[in-house]
Amino acid sequence: MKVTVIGTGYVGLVTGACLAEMGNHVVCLDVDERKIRVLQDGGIPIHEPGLDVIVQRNVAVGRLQFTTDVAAAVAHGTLQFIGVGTPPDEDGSADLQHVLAAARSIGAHMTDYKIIVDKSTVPVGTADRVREAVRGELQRRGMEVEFAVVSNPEFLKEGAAVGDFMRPDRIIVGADDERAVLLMRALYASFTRNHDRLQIMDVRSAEFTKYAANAMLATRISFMNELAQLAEKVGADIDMVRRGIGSDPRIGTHFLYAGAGYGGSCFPKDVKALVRTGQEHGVKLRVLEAVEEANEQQKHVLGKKVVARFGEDLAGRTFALWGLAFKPDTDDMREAPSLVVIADLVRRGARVQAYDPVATEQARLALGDVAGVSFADSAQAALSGADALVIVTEWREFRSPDFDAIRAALKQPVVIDGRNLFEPALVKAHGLEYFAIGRANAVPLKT
Ligand SMILES: NC(=O)c1ccc[n+]([C@@H]2O[C@H](COP(=O)([O-])OP(=O)(O)OC[C@H]3O[C@@H](n4cnc5c(N)ncnc54)[C@H](O)[C@@H]3O)[C@@H](O)[C@H]2O)c1
Ligand SMILES: O=c1ccn([C@@H]2O[C@H](COP(=O)(O)OP(=O)(O)O[C@H]3O[C@H](CO)[C@@H](O)[C@H](O)[C@H]3O)[C@@H](O)[C@H]2O)c(=O)[nH]1
Repeated sequence: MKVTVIGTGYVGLVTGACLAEMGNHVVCLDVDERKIRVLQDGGIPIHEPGLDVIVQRNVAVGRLQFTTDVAAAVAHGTLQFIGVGTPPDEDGSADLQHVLAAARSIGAHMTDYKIIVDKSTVPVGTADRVREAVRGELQRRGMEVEFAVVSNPEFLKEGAAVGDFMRPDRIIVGADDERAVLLMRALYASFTRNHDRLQIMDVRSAEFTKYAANAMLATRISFMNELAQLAEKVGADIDMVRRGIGSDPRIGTHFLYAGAGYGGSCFPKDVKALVRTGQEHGVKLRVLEAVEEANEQQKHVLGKKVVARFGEDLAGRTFALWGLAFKPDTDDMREAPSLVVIADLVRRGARVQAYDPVATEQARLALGDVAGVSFADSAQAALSGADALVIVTEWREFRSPDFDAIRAALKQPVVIDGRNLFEPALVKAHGLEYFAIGRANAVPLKT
């Protein structure tokens, strides 16, 4: 099939590459000339495991192309995927300016039947606005061309995006147009065994499903983070509790890890946007408001633990910080908890020596010229001359460290772990003080 993907970010590039991998002919369009140049030159502008191989393979055989030429891109695909960003507006609602601009681009250039597929995460009712935007452009040109607007939200996780796209738990298609449903079924047949993972529903339910999924996952995390605080007070270990409750299939084992708060480009903005949608319709989403508030607090927990151990005034102190990206296996710094931890430490006069396997460049951009932050080339180098180690992101290379080397490098034998990576007894056996999240058998936070 001929497919155009508008927006070549984490979602657009993965969508384009994976659809090409299945034999479709894909043109990816972006307004960011630098990004397109990198892709045309054989590079990948983001860190996403396994994506480079697929992109290169499909470019080589001519099934995947990159362009900034809107007219050529729109002319190419019968299916026009919109995968542009929907960042939060000032009031928390999703900013649809890029989605509507993409819709207008399609309307301004289309000359034959198109299925316009909203893959971006967009509030309920957006498909109607996309339809109006396309229609407006067609009217302006004095043209009548048939088209359908379909909702097909994306559920991939960064760091595992290729696997998630190629082997999806489900594909949601919201459509009220027979011809569009037929083509969407055909497009996704190769990704879903016997169609059992393809769910066709009405457009509004599909749009809502995406927010409901992220809101549910974020709720689990904030719930566990709040219980973690209580576990420290009552002398329990949240990791034991996690295992205990996760074995009940009604609860399940995934997304129950207490930590330094959830970040990324999706949970924070999507929870806010759903709360906002509720407000617009007079429905107060109390649970989600609390989820959001709990997460804002949680991002300060590591800073609080540092203060509890070293005091309010951190002038003259240096902290090694392992992990900058909002999660492992990505270079994405959007809403990363590390940004809050760093701000909490430098505000009190501390210096931070940070190390991340891939996100250093993005972190530099996200932090701007914050004084007191330097970047190390390795986890061990970040420890040199530091008072203590703070772990924010659970990259695999941090999971089994040389504890003796950590102890030797640090001025004080203190590890503050925001991801509960280690057995407390093991860390303590190496002569280190160990502070973790919700684990009373690690040294508890004094109040
Ligand atoms: N990142 C994820 O893991 C993820 C997963 C599922 C859904 N989503 C949703 O998918 C959407 C895209 O997210 P992302 O992380 O890929 O964003 P991104 O910021 O990485 O990429 C968006 C791209 O769209 C381009 N763009 C903006 N306006 C354009 C226009 N008018 N024409 C062409 N290109 C344009 C930008 O230059 C950018 O390259 C969002 O709605 C997001 O909520 C993201
Ligand atoms: O038990 C857990 C699981 C995750 N997190 C944190 O939650 C955030 C989000 O993690 P994850 O969901 O793995 O990454 P994303 O790439 O943001 O993916 C989410 O957001 C995407 C964009 O909407 C959706 O497509 C995915 O299904 C959804 O998982 C990260 O900061 C994680 O550290 C926890 O604190 N505890």
